[in-house]
Amino acid sequence: MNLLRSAIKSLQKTFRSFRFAIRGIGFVIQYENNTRIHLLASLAAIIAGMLLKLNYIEWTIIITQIVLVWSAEAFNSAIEKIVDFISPDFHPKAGAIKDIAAGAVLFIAIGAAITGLIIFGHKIWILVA
Ligand SMILES: Nc1ncnc2c1ncn2[C@@H]1O[C@H](COP(=O)(O)OP(=O)(O)OP(=O)(O)O)[C@@H](O)[C@H]1O
Repeated sequence: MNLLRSAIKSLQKTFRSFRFAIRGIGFVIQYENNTRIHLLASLAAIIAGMLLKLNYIEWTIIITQIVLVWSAEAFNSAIEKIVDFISPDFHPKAGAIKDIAAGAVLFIAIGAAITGLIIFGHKIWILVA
């Protein structure tokens, strides 16, 4: 009985954590300017993938890239919020921290764009060649 009760409690805790995490994704979508670009790029990649009939390995790579960019953006947002909270006034170090976090997103986004170019470019090349 105790075991069942603690299992239910831990399940409730997990659901609660999920709710908070989903709320966090909501914050990222709501407050971050870049998410519109990510949303458009993600949709474009998914539609292109369906039109070009990607195989399962190509889908896995594309989905991984999409998830990586979204995760990086979420971490970047969290870092921005922490900096704004700790250092609401202008400080060179606060600026550097934000720049580095934004650089990480750019790094991953460039990687995702190159990966997309290789996969979709190859598919289009086969179609037109
Ligand atoms: N407290 C601060 N002190 C010094 N420089 C800052 C500070 N806050 C922001 N900056 C500088 O301004 C840049 C933009 O900061 P901001 O918080 O507006 O990020 P953003 O990328 O525009 O955010 P968002 O994703 O919300 O549009 C930072 O990368 C940093 O160079």
